[in-house]
Amino acid sequence: MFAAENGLKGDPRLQAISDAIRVVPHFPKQGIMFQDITTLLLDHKAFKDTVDIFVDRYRDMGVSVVAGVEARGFMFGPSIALAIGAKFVPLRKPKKLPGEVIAEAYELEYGTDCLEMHVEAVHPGERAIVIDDLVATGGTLSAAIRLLERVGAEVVECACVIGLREVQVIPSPFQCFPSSCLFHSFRKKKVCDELGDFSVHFVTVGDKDKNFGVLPLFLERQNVIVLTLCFPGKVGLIRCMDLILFL
Ligand SMILES: O=P(O)(O)OC[C@H]1O[C@H](OP(=O)(O)OP(=O)(O)O)[C@H](O)[C@@H]1O
Ligand SMILES: Nc1ncnc2[nH]cnc12
Repeated sequence: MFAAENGLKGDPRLQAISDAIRVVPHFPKQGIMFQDITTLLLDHKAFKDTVDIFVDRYRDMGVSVVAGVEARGFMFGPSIALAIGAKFVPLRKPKKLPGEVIAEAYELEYGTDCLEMHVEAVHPGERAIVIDDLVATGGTLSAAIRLLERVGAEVVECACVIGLREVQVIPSPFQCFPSSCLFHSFRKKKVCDELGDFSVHFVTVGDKDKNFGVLPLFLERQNVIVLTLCFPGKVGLIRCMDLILFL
């Protein structure tokens, strides 16, 4: 889904949301540009607009599960769940949930971690979305997807407020696609043939450089590809795990 196609391009709400997110250099480690959404939460209008953008997208998609990633997915997920008539399922860090859990480990931009989910919270065949504040490497969202798919849920999409454009640039076969070609291929839905057996999974409304767009993200097992339309029309491609690049 692209901003231009869902009416978000030029939407004044996006700039206000972006402006409300504080960027803190070198937190929690040297070199990390920390995207602090707590300042967004202080701005009632920007906070509500953020939730509304997701609600508008998901209210008619037959979603019965909103899974929120601890901790910052808890700040957006429950409001979205209430508004679209879905249940909220917390995906928590280890040893926080008292019932029977399944767990998935993952790597982070700055470390490793693990998510757990109550097994009885989601039933086979349920349609789920995953909510978090931010996608960086995609490791967290990939772990969330694995948890939901292990109990038989269908993960319709993942949605984040912020998509980071960062990390390493590593040569890959995908570099042979010029960005415009990739973009147009995607728009014509041919890109899936060219990239193999991927399915659309992710939507996000912004990135750390304040260039708001919407990210469809393709998954192949644990590998993740993000195709993003960024203002003013630049397209980026990220393949996570061992490969991250921008066109
Ligand atoms: O795309 P990724 O590289 O996986 O990173 C994204 C994750 O990192 C942050 O959480 P963090 O793990 O720092 O935990 P916190 O919310 O508890 O601080 C963020 O809220 C996402 O959940
Ligand atoms: N740069 C960043 N800012 C905030 N949260 C993050 N999680 C991973 N990278 C992050």
